[in-house]
Amino acid sequence: MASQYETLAAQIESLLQNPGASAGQDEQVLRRLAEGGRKLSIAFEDRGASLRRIGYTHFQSPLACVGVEAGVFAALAADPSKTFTNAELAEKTGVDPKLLKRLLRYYQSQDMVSQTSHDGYKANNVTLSLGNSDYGASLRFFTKVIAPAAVAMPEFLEKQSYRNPEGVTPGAFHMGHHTDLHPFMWSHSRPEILGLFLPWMNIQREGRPTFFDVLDVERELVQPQGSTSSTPLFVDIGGAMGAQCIAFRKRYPGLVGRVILQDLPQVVDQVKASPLPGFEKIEAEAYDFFTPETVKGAYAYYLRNVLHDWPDAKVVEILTSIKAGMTKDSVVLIDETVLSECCAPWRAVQQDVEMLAVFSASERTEAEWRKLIDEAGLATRDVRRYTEEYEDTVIVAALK
Ligand SMILES: C[S@@+](CC[C@H](N)C(=O)[O-])C[C@H]1O[C@@H](n2cnc3c(N)ncnc32)[C@H](O)[C@@H]1O
Repeated sequence: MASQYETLAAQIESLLQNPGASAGQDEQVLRRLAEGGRKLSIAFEDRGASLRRIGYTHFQSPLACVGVEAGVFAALAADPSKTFTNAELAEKTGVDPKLLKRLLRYYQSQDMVSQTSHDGYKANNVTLSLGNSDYGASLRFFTKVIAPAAVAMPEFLEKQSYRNPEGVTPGAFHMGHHTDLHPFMWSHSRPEILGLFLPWMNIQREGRPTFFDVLDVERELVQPQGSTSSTPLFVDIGGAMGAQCIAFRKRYPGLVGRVILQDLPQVVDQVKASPLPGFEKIEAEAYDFFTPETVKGAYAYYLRNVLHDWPDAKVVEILTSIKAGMTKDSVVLIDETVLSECCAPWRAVQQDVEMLAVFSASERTEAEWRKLIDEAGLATRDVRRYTEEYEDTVIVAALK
């Protein structure tokens, strides 16, 4: 009789034959399966396998970047039902067939593409992700901007004598990129890098719930007597291309009043030059959040993934700047990862080390957020989590 392990292995292999058949299954169950599978593969590693898995990780992002830049994933993704030969892909991409064969061998070993025969390659779910132009640009952003900072971390942290580098400059980013500039100044003054950063901002939360799912702005924040067309409703501070402003307008089409995007001038110029679809009834304003808030008396000042870029003292400064615009009816909505004290999930923690490497900043726990909000002279009114995997949470703060 088959052991429990054999039966389970056969079931997993059968699922892997046709992963697309999972469509329509309970999302929670699929998540448990994916996470269980990931943990199981690590739990069964011997020490050589652990070393190789961790020690060779640095090839993944650069080689995926090669596949994006050479158009390998895009070529496969353009016709997902077709099986391509090496020669066909070499012709489409211009990559030397001998090199392409080695790249494809690596990609299939990392499940970035599927190999169906000795000379047959097909797109899978990972290829479709990397073959998408915004996702490909995001991958290039990680490889070109984040990776050099990550690689500099051992030297940086040793120099720090392993003290938490709260706001320290030069940080790992500066060492990795050989620059004195703040990461935002460095990236925003390079159009080619800004052109990779903004697509990443647009797609970073695609398919995830949003804070609107746990907080009804219309019912909970806007005064029932209503507002006029000049009332500021929602100010998205550091809102990049304004995806959340657009989401706000879509969610509350009947709400009368202003929706305003604020960001640095280079970003606002981009927004004005090529606005995202749906940006029509939204204002875009260049604003530096280290200066007093220029929009007075809005119902909601919203910051998503903004404060995590900054060390504690700067977060207090930013919140203090926003206070200059607030009235007793205003709230600040801080939409950030709120890390669990125990067993925080990998997607959330990954972002914390990214903040460490790039900004000498961090993701924070609820206690840490409450302390900072209090230091800025605001009161935490509510904390609502809306995803488990990323620990996405909206914190509602108001004047004390
Ligand atoms: C990590 S991005 C978050 C973007 C957006 N809120 C989102 O969730 O997609 C941080 C944003 O803060 C902006 N930013 C950085 N420094 C700023 C400053 N001093 N004043 C205003 N915006 C700033 C950046 O240009 C960037 O768009």
